[in-house]
Amino acid sequence: MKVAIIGAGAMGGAIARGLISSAPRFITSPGDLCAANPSPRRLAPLAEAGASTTCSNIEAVRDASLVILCVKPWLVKDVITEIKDHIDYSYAEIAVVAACVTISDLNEWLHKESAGSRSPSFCIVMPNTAVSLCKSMTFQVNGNGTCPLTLKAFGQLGEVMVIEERLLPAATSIASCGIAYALRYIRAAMEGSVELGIRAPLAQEMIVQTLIGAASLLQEPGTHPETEIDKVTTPGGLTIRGLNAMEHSGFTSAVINGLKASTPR
Ligand SMILES: NC(=O)C1=CN([C@@H]2O[C@H](COP(=O)(O)OP(=O)(O)OC[C@H]3O[C@@H](n4cnc5c(N)ncnc54)[C@H](O)[C@@H]3O)[C@@H](O)[C@H]2O)C=CC1
Ligand SMILES: O=C(O)[C@@H]1CCC=N1
Repeated sequence: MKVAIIGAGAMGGAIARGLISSAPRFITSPGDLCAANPSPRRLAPLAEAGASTTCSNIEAVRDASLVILCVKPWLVKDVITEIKDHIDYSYAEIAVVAACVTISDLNEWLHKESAGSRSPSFCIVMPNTAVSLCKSMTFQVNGNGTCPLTLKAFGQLGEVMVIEERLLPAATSIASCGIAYALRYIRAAMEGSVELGIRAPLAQEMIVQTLIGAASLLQEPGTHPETEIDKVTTPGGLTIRGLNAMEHSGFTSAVINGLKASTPR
């Protein structure tokens, strides 16, 4: 089964690396993947990993069963116009990875006279950059049909939730932009650690393992963060002093404002 990735930048490249590393579970071998990008520089590492690569979007989508479109949002319409006549709507699925693009936009852009009234199977997919390590939180909004190939592909790359379109802007902010927010916390904690006399690389190791532990505690069913925070917070002890100092500096408000700012209304 051929999978085409159009746009091999941060996200397309990460998806390609994730699919290659999870072979043979979705693609049988790296050669099943064809990545297209105008600049060959982006394609070189994927070619080295065994994927087929091309600078022609049309060549990439020909005979593909799954087309994953990973270009910047303002290029989606033009790229669809370029490739749609070369995609066989009778069997191919199209997954569009782009913020601020709607199902209604895609319905209009994917329409082609030659397909008569046939609509292709398509969806919007919103992963995060952890797809490269198969640890993404990905959202899928189906436009037409259930898009089982897309679900299976991204299922190899982490967790997938099929959601309603109205939830997508918030979900994008929480999990796709959210990777950057979580990393910014780590950077802030590293800066604090350096001020406390700990070298940055050692601090990073300490903080990353702490966050893995914190996230793992919440994977127990029904656990709420505050329940775990309570277990750490000795009355009159150290943790509550730190938590209160963070709140006096607006920690919770800063996070809420950040999430709202990256949720288009
Ligand atoms: N970077 C992220 O964490 C996330 C990005 N997204 C979405 O993924 C999409 C891609 O974003 P990034 O990968 O971050 O951008 P990027 O700029 O890193 O990658 C886009 C790639 O598309 C290529 N490109 C430009 N014009 C093209 C064309 N006509 N045909 C084929 N390829 C072309 C560029 O050379 C570049 O390699 C965007 O729509 C974005 O909203 C969604 C979730 C997370
Ligand atoms: O910043 C952005 O617009 C993209 C979409 C979600 C994550 N990165």
